[in-house]
Amino acid sequence: MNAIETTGLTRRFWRHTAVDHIDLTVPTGTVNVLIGANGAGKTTLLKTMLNLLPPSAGHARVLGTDSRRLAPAELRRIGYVSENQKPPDHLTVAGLMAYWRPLYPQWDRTLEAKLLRNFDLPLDRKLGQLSRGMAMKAALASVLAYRPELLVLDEPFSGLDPLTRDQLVEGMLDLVSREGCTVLVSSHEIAEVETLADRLILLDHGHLKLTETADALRARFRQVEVSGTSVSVPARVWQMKREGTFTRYIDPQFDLHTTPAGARVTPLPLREIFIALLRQHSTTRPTGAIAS
Ligand SMILES: Nc1ncnc2c1ncn2[C@@H]1O[C@H](COP(=O)(O)OP(=O)(O)OP(=O)(O)O)[C@@H](O)[C@H]1O
Repeated sequence: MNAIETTGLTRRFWRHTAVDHIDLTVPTGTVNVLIGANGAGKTTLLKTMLNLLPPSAGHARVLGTDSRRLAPAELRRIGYVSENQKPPDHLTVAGLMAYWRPLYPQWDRTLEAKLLRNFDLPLDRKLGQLSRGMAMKAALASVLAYRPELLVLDEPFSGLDPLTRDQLVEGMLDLVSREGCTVLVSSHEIAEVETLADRLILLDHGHLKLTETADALRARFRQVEVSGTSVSVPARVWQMKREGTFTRYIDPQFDLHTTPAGARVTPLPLREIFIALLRQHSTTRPTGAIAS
């Protein structure tokens, strides 16, 4: 069962195609991290998926319903937070919780209190007077408190201090492990999502370039260092540098049989795999495809 399925999902702004024929599945109960350079189309994809922006072509199914027909009953099962959302400035933090609470029968007041405490939010401060990070925390608390089945977060870490980022990751992991929640999160903060990601989705210029599990990525990527600067290396390798008396590269399809004898082979953390994918991709525009 998939929490999200898109078929040919496309969104144009006049003549610019921001999201181009995306066929994507997000399996239920997985944590998916959407990455891509600035302007790759991440925000547009998330909004188009949820029909916050109507698709120009194609369609999306969210929790089994065509996103154009998402009614309050389905929306209660989805939590969406974006850094671009404008909260109602006149409400206080406590007022925001009181405003949303009756709309969600499953709202968990104990969890709400815990989130507000952990996020150290001033309950009587008006939303319009919160800092950017505090406003993000208030928005996150107001969606985590109803334990959504699907959590869609657009750049949730932006503007948050490191402690709060950790608490947010903890809050998400708690939701995922206890409720089997599905998470789709776009982020440039790759260190933060290292512990979270089950699956990685890479967008480039509106195109879906890769969807793969974190385990598969960890299994196929290796940093390789070989003594000597004239060793022959497989053609598929990335970021090859011949420095001093060493040759170093990243192998995106590691295979011992085609690795030079005596090479030092090191697994890469997901964070470095993200960076390698983004860097590789930015050097192969506009048509380069990532080997997978
Ligand atoms: N309302 C709009 N009108 C015209 N063009 C838009 C609009 N919204 C987005 N775009 C364009 O669509 C493309 C994708 O934008 P989007 O905000 O989805 O990218 P992103 O990957 O979320 O970027 P970032 O990482 O910088 O937040 C960009 O070229 C952007 O200029």
